[in-house]
Order: sequence, then C-alpha cells, then structure tokens
Amino acid sequence: MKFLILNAGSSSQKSCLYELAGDRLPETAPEPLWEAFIDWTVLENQGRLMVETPGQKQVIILETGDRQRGIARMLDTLVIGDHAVLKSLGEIDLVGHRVVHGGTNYAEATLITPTVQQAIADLIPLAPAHNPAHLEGIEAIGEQLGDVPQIAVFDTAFHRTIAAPAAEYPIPQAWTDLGIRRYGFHGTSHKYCAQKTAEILGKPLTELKLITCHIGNGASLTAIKNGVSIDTTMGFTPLEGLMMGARSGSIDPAIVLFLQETQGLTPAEINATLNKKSGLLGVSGRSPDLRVILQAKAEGDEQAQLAYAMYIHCFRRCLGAMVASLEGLDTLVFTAGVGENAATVRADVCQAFQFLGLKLDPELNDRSPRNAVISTPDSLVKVVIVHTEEDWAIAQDCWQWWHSQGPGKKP
Ligand SMILES: Nc1ncnc2c1ncn2[C@@H]1O[C@H](COP(=O)(O)OP(=O)(O)O)[C@@H](O)[C@H]1O
Ligand SMILES: CC(=O)OP(=O)(O)O
Ligand SMILES: [Mg+2]
Repeated sequence: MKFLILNAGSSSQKSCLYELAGDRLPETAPEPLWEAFIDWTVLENQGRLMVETPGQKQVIILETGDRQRGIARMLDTLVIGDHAVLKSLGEIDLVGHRVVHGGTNYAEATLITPTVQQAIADLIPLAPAHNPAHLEGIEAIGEQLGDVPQIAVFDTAFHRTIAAPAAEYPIPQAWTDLGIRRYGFHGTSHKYCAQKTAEILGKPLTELKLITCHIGNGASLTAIKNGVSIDTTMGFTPLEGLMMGARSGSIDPAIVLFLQETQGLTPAEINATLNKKSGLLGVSGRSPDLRVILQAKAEGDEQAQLAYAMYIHCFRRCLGAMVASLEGLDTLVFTAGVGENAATVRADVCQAFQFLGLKLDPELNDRSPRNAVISTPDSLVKVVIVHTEEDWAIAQDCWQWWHSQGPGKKP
C-alpha cells in the first residue's frame, strides 16, 4: 500500500510517500520512497521545493506564490522527471493530512468528508496560520487524485485528556460555553516522542512523568503522566505559551485592548503581528530562525542578545509551570528543529533546573545525538533528545484507520 502524507505548517509543506505492507506496521519508520519540502519563506511570491528520493536530492523553484498550484507541481514530481517513483498518482491508496485544529470533536484519524472539511474551515479563526494551508492541500489532492480516501490526523487529539482545571480559562461560564478552552497542539509529535522516550529508556510509558518540549518554529511543552497529556502550554490557539520564532507566546491580554484603543489597530492587524511578526523575529528585527539569531548574538548584536535571553526566560518559566502540573519530573524530552539541534538552548534551559538534581552531560549535549539520553548517569531527571517523526506517526494512525474499516468497507 502507498500512503502519501502531507504535513502543512505555517510557512512550509512537508510531504512524504511511504510503502507499507498490508498486514503489519514496521516498528521503526521506514525510509520514504519520496520526500518533498516546500519552503514559502525564502523567496517572495515563489516557493523553494526540495525533492528527495533515496540517494538523490533536487531543488526546484516554484514560480508561484499560490500554494495549491505549488502542491500540484510537487505532486507532479512523483510521476514526472528524475524523481518519479510512481507510474501514476492513481497508485496512491490513501492521503493522510496533519490538521492542526480539530476542536473537541475529533479524537482519532478521521475520513475527510465535506462535513469534516467544513469543520476544518470553521476553525480557521482559531488556527489562522495552519488550517487554511490544510484545506489547500485537501483541495489540491481532490483535484489531482479524485476520490482517494483523505484522512485527517489532528494536533489537538492527544490533548483531549487534559482535565477541566487545566483546560478551562478563568472566564465566565457563558464564554467557556462558546468553546473557549485550551485545546493544545503538536499533539501527534508529543505523543510520538513520549512513546519513543519510553522505548529509549526501556520503561513502560505508564510509569513515567514526562515533559516533552517540541521546539520548532512553533513551540509547545506538554506534561505527560501515565502516557496521557495532562497540561500543555499552547491553548485556544497555537499562539499561547512559549516565545516562538515569529509568535509572541503569552502576553497580557490587556495589551491587545490597549493597542486597539490607543493605536486604532484592527483585530486582524494585531492578530497578524502577534502570529507573524513577533517572537524572535519581532524582538531582534532580523529573523524567526534561531540560527540567524545565534549568529547575530555572537557578533554582538544587542537586540539578538535580548531576543535570545527572552526566549530562554520564557522557556524556563513555562517549563517550571509544567513541572508543577506534573508534581515532579522523571524525564525531560527535547524535539523538533530547535529542540533536536540547538545544544545551547538545551544547556541554558536545563541550567535553571539543576535544583531538581538534573545534570546534563555537556559533551553528549554538544553532540546532539538522535534518540539518546544526554544527562549524566547520576542525574535525578533524565534528559533525552528524540527525533520527532510526525509524518510517520500520521502514517501509523492512517494505517490503523485503514484496518479499522474491515475488508468489506474499505474504500
Ligand atoms: N542547528 C540548529 N541550531 C539552532 N536552531 C536550529 C538548528 N536547526 C534548525 N533550527 C531551528 O529549527 C527551526 C525549524 O524547526 P522545525 O521543527 O522544522 O519547525 P516547523 O515544523 O515549525 O517549521 C528553524 O527555524 C531553526 O530556527
Ligand atoms: C501548531 C503549530 O504551531 O505548528 P507548527 O509548529 O508546525 O507551526
Ligand atoms: Mg512543525
């Protein structure tokens, strides 16, 4: 069976094609037959498409800012040119989509019907940087592949276990009844990393108190007890919590009212600024990319130094909150672009938690090993790096969905 997975982020489109045997899932992620990555941030009104098949890589510039057309061009590379791995797109059995916001209705991998598509559209105001990109992907696949089953795997699903005291906001009940609550995001990654950590430590997940730190462009922490999410830093939207690449994270809500009243800014303007022009980018005036900030900081740029110091401060403060929710901590897990690669962030964050008996091994940490422990043997809190495999986790959920349909019911 061939499963195509689309993982649309706020500024990128990651995709891969897996070949899976019908009867059993492999224990570790198989190498994809084909992988593609579109970066929409490098060039104005253009996309940079990178296509990779075993042993080969190619970069194609997409002469369009239109994401649906970009996805169509990306799908062409599956069947045309040096990277073709299929004779026709009709060979694809199923398409799985990462969908960031699913509200409270969706707990499991779900077949995308017109009703589900409408629900994803209705949630756009709560995930303005993500849900529109998912719909573009769903529509592009519908146009190119007709009625292939399309499955949504929701970032919010893993956090449905968060109990009311952590999930609800201290606002009037009438507002809570509007659906204003903590949903939490990056759930597919937090869940995958928790399972992988248990595997690395050789312990049952149900015996661990974990905090998973998914630190990419978007970033969130999750407190996991007995294998389930009990608290997380993102909330009603992916804006709450940590300071991120271009998102502010938590700020006093009165700032929004102040800006409306004194600067005449519209809700749309404030929303766009908090989601796309704040965080590391907003403070440094340079870039949302931590690598650029670290370089500028090393060159003595004061705004970059401040941006980095704030980034670490917010991270520590949020991590402290998760430790309190968990009433302890056995293992701290770092994942995603920053979490897996930026040794200095891990060291600076962990330094504040030495009082818990947490000891990072500086040499191991500097090497950024994949799927490995980086704390010392006598550390009371284990620290682990896990390479997140969101696409593979989505493929696994899709496979379960496929098999739950029963022989007579498969599309
Ligand atoms: N070696 C590195 N050092 C510091 N930051 C890095 C490194 N490699 C990647 N990153 C950061 O990871 C971010 C992307 O992470 P990723 O998980 O791919 O994010 P997303 O899925 O949200 O786009 C980049 O913005 C970059 O700042
Ligand atoms: C939910 C979210 O922030 O996703 P990403 O990190 O991919 O932007
Ligand atoms: Mg991501």
